[in-house]
Amino acid sequence: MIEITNLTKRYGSFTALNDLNLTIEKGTVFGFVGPNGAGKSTTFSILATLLAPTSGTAYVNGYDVTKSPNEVRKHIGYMPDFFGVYDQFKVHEYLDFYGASYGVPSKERKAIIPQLLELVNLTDKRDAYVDYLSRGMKQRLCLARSLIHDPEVLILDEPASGLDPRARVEMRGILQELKNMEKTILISSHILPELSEMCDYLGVIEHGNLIASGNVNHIENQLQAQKVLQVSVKNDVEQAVSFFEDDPNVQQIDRDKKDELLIHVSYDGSDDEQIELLKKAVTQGIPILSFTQKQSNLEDIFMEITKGGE
Ligand SMILES: Nc1ncnc2c1ncn2[C@@H]1O[C@H](COP(=O)(O)OP(=O)(O)OP(=O)(O)O)[C@@H](O)[C@H]1O
Repeated sequence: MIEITNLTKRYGSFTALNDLNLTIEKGTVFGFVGPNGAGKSTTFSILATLLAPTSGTAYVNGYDVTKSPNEVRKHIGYMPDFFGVYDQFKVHEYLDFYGASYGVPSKERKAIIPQLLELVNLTDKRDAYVDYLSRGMKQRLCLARSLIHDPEVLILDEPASGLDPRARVEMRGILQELKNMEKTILISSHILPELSEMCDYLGVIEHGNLIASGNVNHIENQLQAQKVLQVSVKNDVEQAVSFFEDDPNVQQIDRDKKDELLIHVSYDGSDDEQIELLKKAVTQGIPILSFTQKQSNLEDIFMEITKGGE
């Protein structure tokens, strides 16, 4: 379990992370999404005990990251966004080296390394030099490295960055397996759909501020100021337009570019008011064929609110 309270990081007068509050329950997959420079790596580095916060606290499995860093490190596996590799090593030697650094006994290392290679689909690269691996393979090796001491919590900073679509799918499959193993996973990305598919909860961060958090539906509601109703009519679109224009909750009406009998109604009313609006339209004889609330595109909303990034 991770408990973050009023966590702040400043560099001089610049605030990289501003008063972050977050609780992540055991076994949860939490996605941290935000544009470049939002503060994702800063948060992860603090949790990984590599960076001291300016103020606030963060606990991992009950251990304070600043007061008990050694305990925290035993419980977390950290995959940084940039990682050095030791190219003189073969793949299995590399994992063995990291296992030894974590104090995993030799016998246990011998048992766990083949399992990890299997998990990250690198069994056939066991004797390859790390330097000769592709980027996707290196990233999977780095993930295996973060698992060598069987941590309960995984902190993965953009594990899919720079991967081609196929390698991304593979990475997602591996993360799914880790989720099935009931690891608590924190994962960051600046690509929202990538995270929304696999995470139980999401946090959207921008300029060091958490601007929304919760499950995907909750985030949509938090971020979406206005809903759009799509109304198609059998005929007489003008009658429909003037009917909807008269409703005080209607902000704007856009005609569809391709379908002249379809209109997009930007609507501010509650669900109950929306039901009344439809009843009234039918009563007044508007020839409605369909009346649907446009499925919000989370990516569009995200792009809109995080315009500009750095
Ligand atoms: N040592 C430092 N000194 C000054 N500013 C820093 C330092 N480290 C990070 N920053 C700034 O803090 C902000 C947050 O950086 P951070 O690396 O956490 O962003 P991020 O969300 O991980 O971005 P990215 O997706 O690009 O990795 C950025 O504006 C960055 O320039």
